[in-house]
Order: sequence, then C-alpha cells, then structure tokens
Amino acid sequence: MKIVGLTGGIGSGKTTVAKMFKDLGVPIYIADDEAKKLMNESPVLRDEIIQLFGDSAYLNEGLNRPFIANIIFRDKTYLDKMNAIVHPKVSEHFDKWVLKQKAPYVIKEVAILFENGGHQSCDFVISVTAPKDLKIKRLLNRDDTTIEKIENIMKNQWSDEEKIKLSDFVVFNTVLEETYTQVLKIHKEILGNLKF
Ligand SMILES: CC(C)(COP(=O)(O)OP(=O)(O)OC[C@H]1O[C@@H](n2cnc3c(N)ncnc32)[C@H](O)[C@@H]1O)[C@@H](O)C(=O)NCCC(=O)NCCS
Ligand SMILES: Nc1ncnc2c1ncn2[C@@H]1O[C@H](COP(=O)(O)OP(=O)(O)OP(=O)(O)O)[C@@H](O)[C@H]1O
Repeated sequence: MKIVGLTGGIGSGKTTVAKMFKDLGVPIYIADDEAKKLMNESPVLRDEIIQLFGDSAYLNEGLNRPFIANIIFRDKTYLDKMNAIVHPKVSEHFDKWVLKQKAPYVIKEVAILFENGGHQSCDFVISVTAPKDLKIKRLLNRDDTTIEKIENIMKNQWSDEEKIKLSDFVVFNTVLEETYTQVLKIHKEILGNLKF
C-alpha cells in the first residue's frame, strides 16, 4: 500500500482535489477532520489540551475552535505545543486506518506536511496551489473569517514555492475542469509507477 500525501496552503483546494481522487476510487484520509474527531473523543488528548489552554478550550459541544485558533495562529509557541500534542495521535490513527484499506494507494490530505517532516513517510507528495488572492476570495466566501485571520494562518505555513520544490506532483487549482484533468493525469501516473 503506497501513501500519497496531499497538501497545500489554507484555501488552496485540498479537500476539493481530495474529493476528485475519492471519486476515482482512492481511499482518502482527511487529517483535519480526523484530528477534530480525536480532540473531541479522546480523553487523553482532551486533558492535554485543557492543560495547555485551560478549561475554555472546550465548550459543551466540543473543542472551542475559535478560542484555540485565536491563540495558536498568533503565538507560535502555542502552535508548536498544540502540534506536538495532536500530530503524533493523528499519525497513529492514520497508521491504523491504512491497514484497513484495500487499494493500490491511499491519499492523506493534510494541511501541515513538510512543516513537520511528514513528507518523509509518504511515497509521493501532491501539492495543491492557487493564486493568493483567489485563495483569500474563496475562504471569505466559504467561512465566517477575515483577511487578517487568513494571513495569520498563512504566516504559519510554508510558502507554495517551498512546497512545490519538494513535491512529486503539483495541482494548479484555478478552473475546476482543468483541476480534474490534472488529477486524472496524476492518478494514472501514480498507478503506472506502482506497476514497476
Ligand atoms: C485551531 C483549530 C481548532 C481551528 O479549527 P477550524 O475548524 O476553525 O479551522 P480548520 O481546522 O479548518 O483550520 C483552518 C486552516 O488552518 C490551517 N491549520 C490548521 N492547523 C494548522 C497548524 N497546526 N499549522 C498551520 N496551519 C494550520 C489549515 O490550513 C486549515 O485549513 C484547528 O485547525 C486545529 O486544531 N489545529 C491544530 C491541530 C492541527 O494541526 N490540525 C491539522 C491536522 S493534523
Ligand atoms: N477550482 C475551484 N473553483 C471554484 N471554487 C473552488 C475551487 N477549488 C476550491 N474551491 C472552493 O474554495 C473553497 C476552499 O476549497 P477547499 O475547502 O477545497 O480548500 P482547502 O485547501 O481544503 O481549505 P482549508 O485549507 O481551509 O482546509 C471551498 O469553498 C471550495 O468549494
């Protein structure tokens, strides 16, 4: 079973691209979603997060995401501590998930991959990219957010240029139909590579 990392900056279109691979029959692991489930369901993670941020880290309905986002994307010390708590648990969960999949390859969609060395455990890496103004426009449309919040997150991620240098494939996600054509080509190339 080969592991393909799918990454990209905030709003680049990772989930959109991941869904295209899913439609081609590739098992998809969305690290962001699984991390949130784990943070809500694992008592160990919950305790560690409360120790770091205090009781306000959780509300009745679960993780207090705006509260945590407001801290970690403004203060890298907290971001690093949060990553150190959450990322190993997500990796463990992913490793168990992989064992249950039956396909030539799986995709792990993850916002933070190169930043924490996660690319080293991938057989291939795909980076999704789009112009910065387009990413911001899409995020303002999708979320109740601000340009300031988006830029704070961008500052905590590698630039597209740095990611592209280390990637095996790049998806330029501007026009959806063209994105799909690129996805199809990459899918065929990965499958072709696996035969040898
Ligand atoms: C801060 C949290 C609660 C905010 O949740 P919320 O639903 O509001 O936003 P979402 O998860 O969609 O994140 C928004 C964007 O922030 C970026 N982002 C998320 N985590 C990180 C991080 N650790 N470092 C840099 N950017 C990040 C991503 O581009 C993401 O698309 C959440 O992002 C979080 O818990 N992040 C830390 C844990 C983590 O690294 N998760 C990523 C998967 S392993
Ligand atoms: N090619 C495209 N054309 C038009 N809209 C798009 C395109 N790609 C993505 N979008 C829209 O832009 C928004 C962001 O895309 P998506 O959620 O896939 O990005 P993401 O990289 O997964 O985001 P995040 O970093 O926040 O997790 C979504 O509302 C999505 O529907």
